[in-house]
Amino acid sequence: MPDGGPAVEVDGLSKTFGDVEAVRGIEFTVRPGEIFGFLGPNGAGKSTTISMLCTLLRPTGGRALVAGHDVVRERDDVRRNIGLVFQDTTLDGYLTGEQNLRFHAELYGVPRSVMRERMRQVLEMVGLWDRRRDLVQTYSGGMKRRLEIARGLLHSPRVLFLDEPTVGLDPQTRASIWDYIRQLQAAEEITIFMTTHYMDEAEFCDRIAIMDQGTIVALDTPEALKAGIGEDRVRIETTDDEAAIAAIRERFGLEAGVSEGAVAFSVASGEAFVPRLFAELGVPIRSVHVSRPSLDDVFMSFTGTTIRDAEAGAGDRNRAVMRAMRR
Ligand SMILES: Nc1ncnc2c1ncn2[C@@H]1O[C@H](COP(=O)(O)OP(=O)(O)OP(=O)(O)O)[C@@H](O)[C@H]1O
Repeated sequence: MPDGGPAVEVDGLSKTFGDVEAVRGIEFTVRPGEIFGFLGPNGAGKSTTISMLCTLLRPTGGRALVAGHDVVRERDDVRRNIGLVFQDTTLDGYLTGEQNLRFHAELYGVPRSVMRERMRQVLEMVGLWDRRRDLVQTYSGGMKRRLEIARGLLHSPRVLFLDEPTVGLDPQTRASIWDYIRQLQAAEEITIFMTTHYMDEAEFCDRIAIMDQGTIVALDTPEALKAGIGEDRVRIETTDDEAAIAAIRERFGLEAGVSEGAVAFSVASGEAFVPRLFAELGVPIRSVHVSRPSLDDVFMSFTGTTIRDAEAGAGDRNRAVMRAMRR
């Protein structure tokens, strides 16, 4: 990758399948070292986009550079510079963890002189060095996923594509996979391009792109996306709801209403507003609850669906990508 150049640069990229415009001239840039989250409902065009970036599908129009290389004209350079970790495992259960990695290293032409050291490095990073001689079929789901991540890293890629890296794992294993991802970002200066349907994980991304119907409908940091949704929601329990609603209108110029047994209203910077509320309302407050717009709200506002509803198609996507890889 040219020094300081983007890790991924997409310009007018499109893909049509017959009449279906799966990707409609999208444009975005991913900076080196960034954790970039790629979200969207079923059929949005995520897997088509990822497949083009990984050189598994040829674009119909536009162009994309990954690690500074063109995905069509410099396919081999792109492939050498990317690591892929998809949901469907491609590990061989009858081989040991170490054998799986060695096979991959040979496939990618990792020089023998550095292979041993590199293997140790990546296996230690994912906490599997002590289990390297065990057959993969004896590994837990989380261990297999960690081994896949180690394998994706073995040839020192500049950009690692992770598709739903923690789906189906227990919360503890998910947390430890995220520890590795952050370590990676720090230790390897690697760029991570990932999809997820877990909103708490999307929060860890430096920036998020939301795709819908073939276009990028939002792209920013999680904080900025949430801030763009608008105000915080404040709910208070009072001794006199009617008086509270009148006082909120009079003192603060805000419209409140009763919802689910509490007086509710929207205000910018809800937490900062709470002390004023206590000081100036003039009606005793029994409890107060402030909630921020979540990434779920962001997703909903851009796509009209919840991220959970969008989850169902993830398996199909992985199968499609795996099919493309085998071609
Ligand atoms: N090989 C193909 N032939 C025809 N149409 C396709 C093909 N691959 C994808 N499509 C269509 O392109 C559109 C985008 O699909 P894509 O799989 O990229 O979406 P996605 O965002 O990854 O969805 P999901 O989360 O459900 O996997 C859909 O309408 C899909 O039916």
